[in-house]
Amino acid sequence: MSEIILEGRGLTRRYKTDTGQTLTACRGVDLTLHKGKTLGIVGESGCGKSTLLRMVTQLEQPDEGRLFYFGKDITSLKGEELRKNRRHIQMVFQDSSAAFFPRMKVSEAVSEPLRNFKRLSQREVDRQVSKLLELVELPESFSERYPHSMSGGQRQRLGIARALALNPDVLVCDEATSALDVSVQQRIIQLLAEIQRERKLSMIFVCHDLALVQSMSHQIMVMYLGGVVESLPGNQMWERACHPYSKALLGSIFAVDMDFDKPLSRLEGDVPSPLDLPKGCPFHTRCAQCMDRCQQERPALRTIGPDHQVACHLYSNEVKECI
Ligand SMILES: Nc1ncnc2c1ncn2[C@@H]1O[C@H](COP(=O)(O)OP(=O)(O)OP(=O)(O)O)[C@@H](O)[C@H]1O
Repeated sequence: MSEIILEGRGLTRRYKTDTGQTLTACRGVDLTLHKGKTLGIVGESGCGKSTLLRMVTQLEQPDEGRLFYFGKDITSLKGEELRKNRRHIQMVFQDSSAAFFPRMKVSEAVSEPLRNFKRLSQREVDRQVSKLLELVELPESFSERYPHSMSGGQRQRLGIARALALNPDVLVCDEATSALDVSVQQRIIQLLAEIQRERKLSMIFVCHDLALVQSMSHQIMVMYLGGVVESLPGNQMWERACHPYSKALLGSIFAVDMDFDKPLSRLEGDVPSPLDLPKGCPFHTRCAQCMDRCQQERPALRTIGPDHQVACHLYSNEVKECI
């Protein structure tokens, strides 16, 4: 496996609610991102994906846990050091229209990070803007346009160009293609994959669409109620995912017409409130394979195969083949 770029250990984030309660949005999350690889993160709404990304991009500091960039602890960076480090980890957001000032032309939107971080002549800025637009396959003539006069897909390309302006090592995509229709989505995904290969870029890709995440991720983390319940190589998701929640997510995609040898459970009921977590395994209230132990004891994340961890009592006692 390639070099490790980014590592999170035990990342935990709590919020105080309006009623004075404490909500744990992310609990003890470990993550490892390798050079040139994509880490996909999936899970239902509210499971803590965006909170995790805010910690990874250093928009928020974890309450517990550490974040390492090329092995250096960057958890508590402040001021100028923090600002400088942020350029290495850039983000593409879901809502590209909200990411740009309406009065900023395309050329200004793309060049803003360059002007903030580098002392370049106007000629060099113009040259880099042209290269970035070309990279995301936007015509150079667009540089004089305003983002609001572009389509959603074009704006998302602009968001990618801007995020790549400082040549980051890590690109974090938070539902970056979710608002686009399927054909545009496919093209943006292809573009990201091409840029990744060309630049040896590492990516964290968060998306509700498990099929899409699976198609582009080298490793997938499945989150439930703030914690990781399973992590495994993307190309093994269909065959080897074994947490009942991961199987239920897969089942919800293929329930209609797919014929699987392996039984997939259906996802019933609502996610419990993160303010009132059930005792034991957080998933036990919805799990068709729930045992007594699951109601008492929270399962730890255990390694059950190469690059494969699962937090489930079905796999707690001994290394057990996926069923
Ligand atoms: N600033 C905040 N203050 C209080 N609670 C918060 C805050 N940010 C997030 N939360 C809560 O933390 C939990 C995780 O939220 P988060 O946005 O990380 O989930 P998510 O998986 O990204 O959801 P979605 O897919 O809907 O964006 C939720 O219960 C949310 O209400």
